Amino acid sequence: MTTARGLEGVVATTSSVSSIIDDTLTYAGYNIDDLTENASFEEVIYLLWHRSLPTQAQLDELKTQLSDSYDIPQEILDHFKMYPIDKVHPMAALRSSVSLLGLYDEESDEMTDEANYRKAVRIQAKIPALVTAFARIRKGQEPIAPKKEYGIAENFLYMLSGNEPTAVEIEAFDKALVLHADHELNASTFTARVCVATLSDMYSGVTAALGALKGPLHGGANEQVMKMLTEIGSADNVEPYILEKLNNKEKIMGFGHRVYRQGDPRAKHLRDMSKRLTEQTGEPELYNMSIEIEELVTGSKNLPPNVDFYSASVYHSLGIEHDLFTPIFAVSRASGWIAHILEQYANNRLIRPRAEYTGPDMQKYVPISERG
Ligand SMILES: CC(=O)SCCNC(=O)CCNC(=O)[C@H](O)C(C)(C)COP(=O)(O)OP(=O)(O)OC[C@H]1O[C@@H](n2cnc3c(N)ncnc32)[C@H](O)[C@@H]1OP(=O)(O)O
Ligand SMILES: O=C([O-])CC(=O)C(=O)O
Repeated sequence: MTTARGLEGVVATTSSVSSIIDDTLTYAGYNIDDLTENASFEEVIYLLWHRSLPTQAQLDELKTQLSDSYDIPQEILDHFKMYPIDKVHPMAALRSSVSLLGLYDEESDEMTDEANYRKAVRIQAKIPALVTAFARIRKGQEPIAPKKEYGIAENFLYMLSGNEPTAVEIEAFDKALVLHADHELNASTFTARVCVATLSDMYSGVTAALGALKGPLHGGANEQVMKMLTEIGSADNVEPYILEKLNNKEKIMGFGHRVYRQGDPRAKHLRDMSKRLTEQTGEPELYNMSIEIEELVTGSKNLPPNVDFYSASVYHSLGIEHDLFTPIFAVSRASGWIAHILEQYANNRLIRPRAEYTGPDMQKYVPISERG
């Protein structure tokens, strides 16, 4: 047996959802650059779930299905109120509440294609409201009901603050959702596929994926990037801060990637958005610091920024609390998880690799009374 640490380079499945070839990312054959410029998040959801772009009628139908499913059960809102609210990370609250959501879905264990599609819509539609409801309840505010006429991006920003977002904010947020929607066999997507390959239900698959996304080596990095920018504080402090971390062999959050070597094609879009938005909010220093960090880390370690690096200053500029950055990643990546879960169900085989044993040699059992 040969082992590949961290499964690096192992091709574990076939997939038609997205691909990363020569540092180019495509969703079902469409280049991410093209989609970011032109497609809405709902169009991308359709693309990931059907592998073709929707006609206007198909898009309208999906949007209606989603908006008909925006509401979340009152029991879940009540449940949020029972959490030790000041200690619970919103990502843990989201993970727990998606699991709970499954309890209120009568079709949770129904495995027909039709029932799985209905669950896909319900999960995708409800995750944004779970995030925003928790964000408000923990501050002692009432959750804001979604508006059926709004798309996911507009609704998210509206439900979070209660204010009508501007067109610039909606566009930026929608693009961020497009950029994060899928990424081949990343850790959380693989987790989802492993889970449902036992023929477990979709809520279990998405809950498992949320657990994997939460970690700082994966989706959790965007919050850590903002923590770093806050600690650095001003462009003057960038060099000493970053060099000390690199000298101590500490990781700089938002840099490096298992698959990309030359660079993450999504970072340039988020970099541009970060520049525009930080100028508009009067915090250009955040962008300037980020550029300086990029130059230093890329120059000294040849590690380019990943999707998490510039998304931090983008979300901050949209007025979003820093610990909601990873849940926002989940709002988007849920679309990819679901596409992969449906693909796994369609051609399922249990995922069960082997481990090379490195423990003690064969031992003889010693009764507890005779152990020294
Ligand atoms: C949405 C996403 O999930 S994108 C990734 C988000 N995660 C982060 O931004 C966290 C920071 N980055 C990292 O931890 C890594 O680059 C990962 C987890 C993304 C990829 O990890 P791997 O492919 O396993 O690379 P690994 O961690 O083995 O690093 C290889 C080498 O590069 C170094 N390295 C990798 N990333 C970084 C970093 N961000 N800062 C400093 N050094 C780094 C490692 O220390 C290691 O050096 P060594 O060979 O001298 O020991
Ligand atoms: O693909 C990965 O390893 C990490 C990931 O989810 C992404 O970059 O979007």
